[in-house]
Amino acid sequence: MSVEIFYDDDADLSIIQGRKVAVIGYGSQGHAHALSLRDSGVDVRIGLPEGSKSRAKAEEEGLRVLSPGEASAEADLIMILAPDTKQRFIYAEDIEPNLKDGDAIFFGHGFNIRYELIKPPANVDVAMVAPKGPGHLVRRQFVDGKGVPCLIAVEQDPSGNAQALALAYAAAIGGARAGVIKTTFKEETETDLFGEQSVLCGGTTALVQTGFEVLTEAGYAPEIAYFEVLHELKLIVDLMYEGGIARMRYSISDTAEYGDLTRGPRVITPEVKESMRRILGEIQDGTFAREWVGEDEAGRPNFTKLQAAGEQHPIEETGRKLRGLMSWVDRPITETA
Ligand SMILES: NC(=O)C1=CN([C@@H]2O[C@H](COP(=O)(O)OP(=O)(O)OC[C@H]3O[C@@H](n4cnc5c(N)ncnc54)[C@H](OP(=O)(O)O)[C@@H]3O)[C@@H](O)[C@H]2O)C=CC1
Ligand SMILES: CC[C@](O)(C(C)=O)C(=O)O
Ligand SMILES: [Mg+2]
Ligand SMILES: [Mg+2]
Repeated sequence: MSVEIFYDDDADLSIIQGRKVAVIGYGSQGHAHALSLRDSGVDVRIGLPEGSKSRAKAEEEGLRVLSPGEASAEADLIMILAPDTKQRFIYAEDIEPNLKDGDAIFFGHGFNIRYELIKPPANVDVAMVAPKGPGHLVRRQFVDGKGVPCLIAVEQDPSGNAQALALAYAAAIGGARAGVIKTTFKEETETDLFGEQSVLCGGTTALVQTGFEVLTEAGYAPEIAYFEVLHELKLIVDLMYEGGIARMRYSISDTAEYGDLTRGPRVITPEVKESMRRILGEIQDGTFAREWVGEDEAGRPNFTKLQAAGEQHPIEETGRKLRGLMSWVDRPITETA
């Protein structure tokens, strides 16, 4: 199945420049969208509750910060960039009562629409602009004159203009410099959850921690294990990012390439592939979404326990020490890029 890919020349920035945009939330994605929209000449205000620790960061950037309800009332395009588990409450309390004919509700990820946690009325456009990268890099790439690819999707289109609006929004945050692909809320949600759970985050962190454990438990120095399984991973992935797996294999030794070809499938076995299929099934049938919403409602006991265990893993201590000696590596994450 071929996809449609759009670039800057396909987007009409004046469409988004003619709207009043409210960005609800000013975290990883929120700050990136808000600052880049503003830099692209868009009229932006931020919606955050009183007492939110993000308020000061947004105000330091000269952005106008209102309550989520006030920002939604003032705007005609509301981009919801609060945590997925909180969005349904913000929508019910602050957004829905302020919706007018012709307004648009935007999302950075399809979770709440795909799993029907939010059901917008028929008289508003519902669309998505989902960057395929962490928000702090979305902003950093924009500032550097580059862009992170985005997915766009339209769920409701009473205006008949929702796709052009989403494309203009994606262009305003730099996405159309890299490529904007049209998809659906269903496809974005399911592939995004699968990617972050199985490969990008869950798969990679488990692979790195396990490799570190195998080496250090066998008596090798933690510093050598860290460089081998974590630090060098970026350098290998950079080659894959630039030229695919083939370019990475061109650059490594033939000894490494033979080990890659023959041992890789012994690590990622058919059982691992079966496990990935089960994880995808739990995303498709809603099991993961119900579990995550329930975990959040219960105060996140399991999340907090696992998060703390991850922070205590010995690889973190070794990494802190080594990164401290490489000033160019330990770049602080900021909301200003
Ligand atoms: N992180 C990423 O790079 C990516 C995220 N996404 C999607 O973007 C969305 C936002 O995620 P992310 O940027 O990670 O979120 P973060 O957790 O980084 O930030 C959430 C923001 O929402 C604010 N917030 C919390 N409660 C409320 C509320 N009741 N009303 C208004 N604002 C509130 C937080 O403020 P406070 O400081 O007070 O907590 C914070 O500013 C999600 O849908 C996510 O799936 C999509 C692609 C990548
Ligand atoms: C990979 C994680 C992500 O999907 C992202 C940065 O794209 C997220 O939800 O944060
Ligand atoms: Mg993602
Ligand atoms: Mg995600």
